[in-house]
Amino acid sequence: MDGVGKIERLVESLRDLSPTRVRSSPSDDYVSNKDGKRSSWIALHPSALDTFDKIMNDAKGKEIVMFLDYDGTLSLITEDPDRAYITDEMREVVKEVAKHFKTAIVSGRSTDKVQSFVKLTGIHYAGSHGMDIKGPTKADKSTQQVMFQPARDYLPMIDEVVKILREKTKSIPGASVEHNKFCLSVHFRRVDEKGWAALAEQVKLVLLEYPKLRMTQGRKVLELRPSIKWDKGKALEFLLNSLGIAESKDVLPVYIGDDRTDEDAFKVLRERGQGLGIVVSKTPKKTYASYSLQDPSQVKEFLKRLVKWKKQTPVRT
Ligand SMILES: O=P(O)(O)OC[C@H]1O[C@H](O[C@H]2O[C@H](CO)[C@@H](O)[C@H](O)[C@H]2O)[C@H](O)[C@@H](O)[C@@H]1O
Repeated sequence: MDGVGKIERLVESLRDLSPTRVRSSPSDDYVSNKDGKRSSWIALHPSALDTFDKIMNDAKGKEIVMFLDYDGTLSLITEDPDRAYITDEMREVVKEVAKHFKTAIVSGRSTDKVQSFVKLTGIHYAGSHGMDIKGPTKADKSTQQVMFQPARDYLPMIDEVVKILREKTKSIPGASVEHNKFCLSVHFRRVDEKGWAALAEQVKLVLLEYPKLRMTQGRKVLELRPSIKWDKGKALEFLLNSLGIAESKDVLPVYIGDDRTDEDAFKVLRERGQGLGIVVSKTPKKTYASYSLQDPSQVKEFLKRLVKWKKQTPVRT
């Protein structure tokens, strides 16, 4: 396939990731189950609210550990990525969750940025798609322990590529480049669809100059990150290990996320045969998650019920 063909294919996949896209084939909305019978997506990924009691029944006697994605999970998707604030109500719910369960926020954003939005102490943050893991800050905000930064050597390269891409995309109206410390995001949510190919081409050209970076796709965003074997799934495993609970059968990791990059974490849970992946999506999509929620307001409802359940559950002795 020539360069033009590759760009066209990339733009086509960008359209696929757009939630407003009308799918060309209804078969995309279904997946086959083991027997080859087609089942509706929701039957395979039931609502975590509708099945709450069953989920909690299975969780009995286990220590729940919460992993929460940020954008599209705790905050609504907004046109301007710098204004995707978490609501005060959601913040309060997450704070309550963190009082009762070990909690980590795992995001593609830089740890500093996601922390400045969430503004909660006492939880782990794993920004830059898990490449910047920091332990809980003390309530006085004096210290925060850096736990793991596997892509430190890439910092100068990411700085350089951010500058180059900002320059190369400045003539494309609506395009913006976000510096996420160990990775970067090229946003096209505010770019007219006619400009997507030009933007994708610039990103691809830069990528050719920097073969040590790789590209992933999110919701109207192209992300460049170090091509090291590290992702949100590895970050989840790292955190379970460092909390000293990775080997325990009595631990139930719950990961809630909406993006392609969250699939790495859902996959890890599937492979471990331990824990629950909950995908946040209004439309059916291929996922390793077991359950679903439609949007951040349902995430909030789920978290509230979780806290209520915990308060009513007798403490193990
Ligand atoms: O891992 P996440 O916390 O989900 O971060 C993934 C990307 O989220 C942000 O972009 C997305 O949300 C924006 C605000 O709602 C939206 O404008 C954008 O179109 C979405 O792709 C963030 O800005 C990116 O840097 C993250 O990589």
